[in-house]
Amino acid sequence: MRIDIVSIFPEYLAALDLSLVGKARVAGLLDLRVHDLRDWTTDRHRTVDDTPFGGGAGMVMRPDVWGQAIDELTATGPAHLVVPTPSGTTFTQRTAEALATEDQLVFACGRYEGIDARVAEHYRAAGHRVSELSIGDYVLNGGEVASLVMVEAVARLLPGVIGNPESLVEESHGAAGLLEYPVYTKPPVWSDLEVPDVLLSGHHAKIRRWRRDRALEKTSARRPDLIAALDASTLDKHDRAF
Ligand SMILES: COc1cccc(COC(=O)c2cn[nH]c2)c1
Repeated sequence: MRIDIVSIFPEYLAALDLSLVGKARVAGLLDLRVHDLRDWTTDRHRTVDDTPFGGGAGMVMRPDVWGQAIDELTATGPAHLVVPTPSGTTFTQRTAEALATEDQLVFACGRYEGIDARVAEHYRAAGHRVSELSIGDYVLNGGEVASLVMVEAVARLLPGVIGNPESLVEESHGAAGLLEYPVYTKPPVWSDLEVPDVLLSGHHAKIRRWRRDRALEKTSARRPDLIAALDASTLDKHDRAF
């Protein structure tokens, strides 16, 4: 997979050189490129914004500069344009899974009051998939942090990036659609607190049941919306006790 990220603060994306994503890039599992939007400006001041039509506070990012950048970056084939924005549809694990199947993602990091609406309109009309996505109901100063979140969520799903793909199965929001059960490691007693006996029993069926019960309990308590979203087939009668 190729991922392009365009920003007026490309250094913000330096974190993607680290850890798992950094290793995936070195291993050739992920072709990730960060670009400075100002490289596509033509004026002496390298201007990327202007005042909003219709008035109002703040500045809007110009469509012509974004158009030059995205045209160049999508010249080699079909790309999915992702625009992080507070006004987007919610980015979830399901979104990450869908994005992880794409050949190329282009993240457009907005700043100021946002990007001229015609940019998304133009690329939809040109046949590209365009997703305006929100990582949560709050406002950041720009799309860079949201892009870091989404790139990490997507990259870890790519084959070979995570050492043990097994660990993707039982995590929160995984296939079962539940929050993850509590985890424990050595020492068996810490701060006068013990590890639940069942986990030391070696009885794998009981451990599986205990873990599912804790996951259901936690999900019912913290995210009843996820329980409601589960289709009936995944909950057996024992599960319904929560
Ligand atoms: C593209 O237009 C804008 C305008 C304002 C801020 C941003 C940055 O994104 C966010 O703030 C965000 C993303 N998910 N939740 C919050 C983009």
